[in-house]
Amino acid sequence: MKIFSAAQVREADAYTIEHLPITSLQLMEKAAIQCTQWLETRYSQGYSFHIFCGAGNNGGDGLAITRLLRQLGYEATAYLLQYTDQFSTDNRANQAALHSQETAAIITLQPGDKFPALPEHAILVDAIFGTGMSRPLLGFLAETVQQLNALKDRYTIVSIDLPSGMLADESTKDLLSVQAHHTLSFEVYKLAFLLPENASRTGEVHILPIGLHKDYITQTPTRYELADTALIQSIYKPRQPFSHKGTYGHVLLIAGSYGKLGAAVLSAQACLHAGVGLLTVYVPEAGYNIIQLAAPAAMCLVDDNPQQSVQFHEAVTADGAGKYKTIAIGPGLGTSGDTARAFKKLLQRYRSPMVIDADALNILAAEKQLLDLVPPHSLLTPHPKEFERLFGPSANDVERLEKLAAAARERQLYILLKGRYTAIAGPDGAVYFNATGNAGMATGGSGDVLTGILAGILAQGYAPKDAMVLGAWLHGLAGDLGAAASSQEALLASDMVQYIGKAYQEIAGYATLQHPSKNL
Ligand SMILES: NC(=O)C1=CN([C@@H]2O[C@H](COP(=O)(O)OP(=O)(O)OC[C@H]3O[C@@H](n4cnc5c(N)ncnc54)[C@H](OP(=O)(O)O)[C@@H]3O)[C@@H](O)[C@H]2O)[C@@H](O)CC1
Ligand SMILES: Nc1ncnc2c1ncn2[C@@H]1O[C@H](COP(=O)(O)OP(=O)(O)O)[C@@H](O)[C@H]1O
Ligand SMILES: [K+]
Repeated sequence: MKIFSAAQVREADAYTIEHLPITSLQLMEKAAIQCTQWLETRYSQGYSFHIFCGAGNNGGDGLAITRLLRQLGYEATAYLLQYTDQFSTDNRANQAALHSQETAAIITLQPGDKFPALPEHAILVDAIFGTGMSRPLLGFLAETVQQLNALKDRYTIVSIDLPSGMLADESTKDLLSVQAHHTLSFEVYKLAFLLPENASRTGEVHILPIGLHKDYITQTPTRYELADTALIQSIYKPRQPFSHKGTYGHVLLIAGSYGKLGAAVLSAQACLHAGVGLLTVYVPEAGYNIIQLAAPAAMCLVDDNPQQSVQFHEAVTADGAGKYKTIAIGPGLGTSGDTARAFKKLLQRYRSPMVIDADALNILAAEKQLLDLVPPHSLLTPHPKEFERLFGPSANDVERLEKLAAAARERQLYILLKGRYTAIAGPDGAVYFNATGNAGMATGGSGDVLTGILAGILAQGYAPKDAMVLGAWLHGLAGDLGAAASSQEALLASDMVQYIGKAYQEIAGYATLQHPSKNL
């Protein structure tokens, strides 16, 4: 699913109005009907709705919603904020429609007016600004938003299209905005909804269809995309009947140190369940029995050092050629000087893309010139802290995304920045967000599972970007299935491994979802 900027959303509206037999006012009515239906299924007649409206088309939505709720028998009042007398045409039309229904339904709020008294079962609807938001909220508008936010522990706040004050595709981190419990937005995700810094402002986001023109949506290129089942289905390649273990690649996983061998176990198990042909795990001596018992399907190479691996570069022939299709390095590895030196030698020998995570990233961050040795098209999987250590701090989440895209482009790397909506950038500068996963995955070892999955998928012959998009989706889906079977709180990284199989089953089913005829 493409993520449109505010300007593109406006173009999509305009294109739809131009190419379909629908007026701008009718499109607004469709948006209002969708919102009203959402509110109606959620709140019984005992609730009253208090709808705060701006002077633009977002306010127009609010006025139309007020009228439609009243038609359904709800108590609903529109508060029209008098910060300007420049109303949009469709806003005026909806004021008139509401007036003709019942005059008392609109109350104007002037600067200095007392904030309206609210009954016990009230729902506050924020229709002040949407995608037209162009500057920080000041004066009367800022006061009104502050008053709404002060009520958020007593009343549910539902924002229309965007929490007012929030910009669709720029950071609003340091600006005032409504803090909604729910945001009802139209047709497409906005970048703002995917940023961690906005989590407490958007609440739950619900995307409602309003019938924007399909041609505009399919033909317009975007910088950002949110992965969906159609994208995953287009990437996923089912196993071939005449294949053999050589078909699916051999991974060398370099992971684990004394006290952190669990990381190696989780990565190894995940790599095997992800479908790799062959797996060799390289561990310090202390890990030999552990790996052989925990992952009997894997082979094991052992370092002479009992506690941390310091000679793993020797597992690869001096010219870097050899049997390993993919190398994954980092989970639980440790960052001692000898380990860092071995990593440098490995980077000098092995020039095919590798998966680099955790302590291997920390070694790169401590010795930044090593970044120049990373084979082009390698996959780096930092969490936000590791990303900051590698590429420097960012003032806000949008700046961090720009840094992510720039680093991937300049260094010809694939970088996966972990989070609720994991962001994936490649050398072409496009950014994909992952949609699966849940807060139960915020637990030690989840990242180690992801590393194993990515290596396992990459070794099977997927292109690096496809491996990242599919791997992140599979990982999050395994976490979702694991959490559904028990709970987010109880979810362990080892549960994610156990649910990789079920997650693949679900992904294989997307083909019938996208092409119903395949059911025949
Ligand atoms: N057919 C369609 O197009 C559909 C549109 N739809 C709905 O329309 C919404 C977009 O509507 P919109 O473009 O009118 O913008 P909106 O967010 O209402 O505000 C713009 C006004 O506010 C002003 N302004 C901005 N910031 C300000 C500030 N800080 N303080 C004070 N003023 C400020 C700004 O002034 P200006 O920047 O021009 O000076 C302008 O006058 C969209 O989110 C969706 O809800 C749906 O119905 C679907 C169909
Ligand atoms: N709230 C969340 N929602 C969705 N996914 C999450 C959430 N928290 C963590 N994850 C996922 O879990 C993994 C955590 O990785 P990481 O921070 O490296 O953990 P560790 O180092 O403990 O293994 C990432 O893939 C991340 O996207
Ligand atoms: K709004």
